[in-house]
Amino acid sequence: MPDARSFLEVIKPKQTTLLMVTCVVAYTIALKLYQKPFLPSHFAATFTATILAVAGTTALNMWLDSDIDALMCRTRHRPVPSGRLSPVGCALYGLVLFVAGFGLGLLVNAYLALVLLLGLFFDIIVYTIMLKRKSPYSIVLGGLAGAMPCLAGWTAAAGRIELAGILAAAIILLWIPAHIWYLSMYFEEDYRNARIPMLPLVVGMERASWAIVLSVAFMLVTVAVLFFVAPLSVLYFVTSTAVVSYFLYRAVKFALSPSREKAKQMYKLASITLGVVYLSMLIGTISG
Ligand code: HEM
Ligand SMILES: CC(C)=CCC/C(C)=C/CC/C(C)=C/COP(=O)(O)OP(=O)(O)O
Repeated sequence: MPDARSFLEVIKPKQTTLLMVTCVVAYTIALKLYQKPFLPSHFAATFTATILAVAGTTALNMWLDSDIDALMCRTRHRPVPSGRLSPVGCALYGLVLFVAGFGLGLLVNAYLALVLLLGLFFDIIVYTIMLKRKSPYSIVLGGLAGAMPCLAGWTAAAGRIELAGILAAAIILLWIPAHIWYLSMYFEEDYRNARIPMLPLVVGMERASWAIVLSVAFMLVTVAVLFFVAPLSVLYFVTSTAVVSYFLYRAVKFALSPSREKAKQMYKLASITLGVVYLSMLIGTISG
């Protein structure tokens, strides 16, 4: 019988937590923008639907990737490759979670359910099945999955999507290259053994690093423009532009002299950067 820890591990708690931060913050901004009241039951239904769908999608990704996970030092101890959870058990677990989230999402509104479905589509069909094992640009299209929890929160609260919501999601899209390509530089041997063609392995660390610099530069512009189209305080503008400017400075410095060891630090700094940007959005909305 698999232990409870296995069921937690296959939903990548740290990743799911930051994904849910983007969902909650987008929900809060949209409520403020449309001057809608905060209804605890509506928020609880939205949060529960989204976290179930995200967790289910992640478990399905773990099931489908269990063969290549067994080839990587970083992932070989995961529940499925290590035999603590059967592939069928992981697949069923993921399916039940996603269907429950999607069903609850339908009760909130059709937009939310559609966005949750798009998250599953871009993560499982586009990224995991179609691109991850074939294309160095897998995370560019696959990254759209990562923007869906943000759009889920926005559309659940607003019942529609428009520029501010799209910009909030774009911040995540522009962040994903730093999130993954620095990680793949550090775990280069792992990705080579598993034959996953992440961009740094195909074009080299230096060229991939400059692609990340370009992406972070656009991320900086996006966090600044969001200030002018969403109900956010100056605190958001100052904090988010400062933290992304620092990240951009570090990304340029890394690109000038890339190394595996420094890539791990940049990977960790990337998560902190996105976390601070989104938390400054939250504080900027509540205090604004
Ligand atoms: C195509 C999109 C994405 C891919 C391919 C991806 C992939 C990964 C990988 C490979 C890891 C390392 C996991 C491990 O070693 O156990 C990871 C960790 C993580 N991901 Fe993602 N991710 C994506 C999108 C996102 C998004 C959109 C967010 C948040 C908004 C996110 C947040 C995190 C966090 C917080 C961690 C843990 C970081 C740490 O250990 O310090 N990811 N992700
Ligand atoms: C609304 C909704 C359902 C959204 C989905 C959000 C979500 C789970 C985004 C994560 C994207 C992703 C492809 C992660 C797995 O990467 P990987 O397989 O490269 O990671 P790994 O190597 O650590 O397994």
